[in-house]
Parts: sequence; C-alpha cells; structure tokens
Amino acid sequence: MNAILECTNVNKSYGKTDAVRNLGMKLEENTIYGLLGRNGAGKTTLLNMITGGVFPDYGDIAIAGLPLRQGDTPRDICYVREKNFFFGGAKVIEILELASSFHKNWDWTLANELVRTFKLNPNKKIRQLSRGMESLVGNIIGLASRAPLTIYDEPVLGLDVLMREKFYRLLVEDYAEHPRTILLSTHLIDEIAMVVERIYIMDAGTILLDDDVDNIRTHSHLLKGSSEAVRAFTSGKRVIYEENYGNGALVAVYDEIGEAERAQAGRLGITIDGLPLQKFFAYLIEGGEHVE
Ligand SMILES: Nc1ncnc2c1ncn2[C@@H]1O[C@H](COP(=O)(O)OP(=O)(O)OP(=O)(O)O)[C@@H](O)[C@H]1O
Repeated sequence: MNAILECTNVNKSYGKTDAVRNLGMKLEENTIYGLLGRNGAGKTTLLNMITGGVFPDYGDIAIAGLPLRQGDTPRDICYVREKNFFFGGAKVIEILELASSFHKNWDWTLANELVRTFKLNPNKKIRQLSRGMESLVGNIIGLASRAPLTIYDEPVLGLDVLMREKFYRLLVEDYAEHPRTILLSTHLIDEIAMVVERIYIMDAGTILLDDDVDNIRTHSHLLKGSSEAVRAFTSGKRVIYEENYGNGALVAVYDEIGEAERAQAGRLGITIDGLPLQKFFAYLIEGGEHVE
C-alpha cells in the first residue's frame, strides 16, 4: 500500500512548550485511523502542520509522496476543524458551494442528502446555527469532499448521542463505497473504537503507540493475583500499568499471552481478563483513570 501521509521526525515548539516532538506517522491509503490523546497532547498542532497552517520547526511531512513546503495548502486533504472558521454571515449552502470548489471529488448528491438527513436548513446563516449544527456543516463537508485524506478534529463535539451515532454510521457506510484515508482525532476513544482500523496514541507531543485496533484488542490484558506471582509472570512482558494492594497486584499488559502461558497463570492463581480499548487507553495514558 502507498502512504498518503508521512511525517518524519516532526517538531514544533511554542516558546518553551514542545507541542510536537520527534513525531513519526505514516498513513496508508484507504484506511480509517484514530489519533488519540488527552487535551494538550499536541493533536491540533500536528493536524495544523499536516494541513499546511503551521510549519514544523524541523522534520519532514510528505503528502502522497510530495514534500510539504512552507506556504503549501495540500489539495488532497479535507480538514474539518474542531473550531470552524466559517463566515457567520454566510448561508449553509454558500459554505458548501465554497467547499465544493476546493475538492475535485466533491459529491453534491451526497451533500444534499446529508443536509436533509441532518435536518439542516441550507438557507440559514452560520451564525444562526447551534454549536452542534455548525459541527454538522463541517462533517458534511468532510464526507461530501471524498478527499483522498480527510481529517476530522473532534468531529462530534456539541452533537447529541443520536447524531454522533448517525455521523459515524454514515461515515463508515460512505467509506465502504468510496474507500479513502480518514483520520479521526479525538480524546474520546469510546466514540471511535468501533470505527477505526488503526490507532495512533499521542502524549506530550509524541506518538506513544500505534497499532491495529485488532492487535490492541488481542494483546491487552489485565492480570490480577499475588504480587509475587504476577511479578514473576509478567517479567519480560510489556507492562503498561501496575498497582499493588496488600499482597496482591493488578497489572495491565500489552503483549502476547499464549495458551501455555494462560495455563501457567492459572496454576499461579493469576486471573487474566481482556482489556477494553477505553481501559487500555486509560491505563496507558492516565495510570488507570478513565479519560472523560
Ligand atoms: N499557538 C500556540 N501558542 C502557544 N502554545 C500553543 C499554541 N498552540 C498550542 N500550544 C500548546 O501546545 C500544546 C499542544 O496543544 P494542542 O492544541 O496541539 O493539543 P491538543 O492535543 O489538540 O489539545 P486539545 O484536544 O485540547 O485541542 C499545549 O500545551 C498548548 O498549550
């Protein structure tokens, strides 16, 4: 597969804050990715660099094999920002018309269908819309653009649960018919766990981990047992979190545990449970607290 985006050793600082550090990322064609990180992890700074709004202090970004130069606005990307900068006096339809002129794969049939599905009045002005409705305008642009790389920054902020589910369902349906690369950046893993194929986890400006969702599911485990037994069993394994209580220990592991090892764990009195994606993220980033 070809890479639609490649970041190599990308860095960006604001004064003393290293917003993005030594970052590497490679997005293949026709895949849905999640970019996960807490508030302030550096996601928006990274996305702004990928889309040409901010230039890295150093490091390389290539879009579809072409190096991004200062001042470039990559044409293959549709970037749906967390905070839209739509002109408040413009009508919804005018914003869609403007967006259609930027994206060569734009599909008006889909755009109109989505406007109806989300019950938006195309003649309403942007400033008359609720926060959620404004997000929907951005989300419609993301879908109808059918850009080779579509990037959403916190796409469901301000949307109620039904609208969130509807948006993700439509996204997956449209992707199935028109595969392209989609990057969903969020701090809400629960929202995207069912949608994305591969995840990049970002913390303190850098990528902590990237893996297929299926791999994360099969390799993440929560072990409980006596501290001594758990310590012996997990020695040499990739431990992402550990907590001791009395003589017992709870350890989150991100590694393979085979059948023979499971039998051995059973003999040592260790229980092994799977770790839902949400908990995996929480242990990795937060030391066990659930990220809201
Ligand atoms: N223009 C700027 N000037 C100064 N500091 C900035 C600027 N933009 C980002 N930062 C800092 O860089 C770090 C990363 O911020 P960034 O917005 O990229 O994170 P994020 O993961 O997108 O967070 P959020 O989910 O809250 O939007 C933060 O410490 C932030 O305060």
